[in-house]
Amino acid sequence: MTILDKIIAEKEKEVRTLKLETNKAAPAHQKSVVRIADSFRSTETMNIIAEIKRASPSKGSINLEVNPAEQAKKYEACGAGAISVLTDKTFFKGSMDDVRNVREATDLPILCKDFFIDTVQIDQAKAAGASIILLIVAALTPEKLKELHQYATEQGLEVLCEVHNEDEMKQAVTLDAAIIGINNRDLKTFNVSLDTFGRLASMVTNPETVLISESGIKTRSDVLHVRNSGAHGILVGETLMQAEDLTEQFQALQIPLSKGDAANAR
Ligand SMILES: O=C(O)c1ccccc1NCC(=O)[C@H](O)[C@H](O)COP(=O)(O)O
Repeated sequence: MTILDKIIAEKEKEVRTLKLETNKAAPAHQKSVVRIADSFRSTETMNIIAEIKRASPSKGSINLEVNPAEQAKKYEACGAGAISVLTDKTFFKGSMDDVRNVREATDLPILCKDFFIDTVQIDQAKAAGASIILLIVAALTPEKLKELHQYATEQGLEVLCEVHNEDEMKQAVTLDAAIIGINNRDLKTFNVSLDTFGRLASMVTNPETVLISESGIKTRSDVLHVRNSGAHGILVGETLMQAEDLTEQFQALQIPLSKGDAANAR
């Protein structure tokens, strides 16, 4: 059983409970925020989706003491283009309250980073103030992926469609996903290879598609590596959650998006 299988088994239990609680869901959040499918294609520097991540299956505890609202404000001050909030409790020690608190603290787009398998979770994420949800191709049948993608889109949410290999990328392309996240972390071994990004990004021919490189990004040269393979944005958790000097860390990762500015990037 892979870690993803274990997480999805837990989600199935959570969804059963959530369905009993649906009527207690808070009203949908009203703030209007920019859409990263548009904004990430018009910036001059690398877009950073900065993640609130207390713990993870691969690393254990990362930053258990974090105050998500305060951390989000710091990320915004440093120039983040969006905030990712890991809401899974069992494996990442997050919660949907983290999204609510971050929404109070910032008007930036918020990615609810959970393992979505049912529309009830999408309703919950929207009600908490998320503007983007994650759909992990490996966690869904093609039919479910299509259904949840359509449902989220109808709710006015953006979807980050996450892939790990060629087969999953073919599905994301067939879906015509506007934002595709290529996860550099192998969910079976937890090994990270930034070459995964370039390999899979080359399969995307639609110039409108926004490509995000996810996981294992630590240094300026990591960002250069994925930028040169076509990344519009990077999703960074651990490196930012453990940064001693967040401003300095952001400056290191914020390279120009255009290769023409390569001299400034080094
Ligand atoms: O991070 C993990 O160990 C993990 C394990 C299983 C499923 C998902 C996992 N992480 C979620 C993410 O996608 C990352 O938090 C995100 O890409 C940021 O990664 P990093 O910068 O390496 O913290």
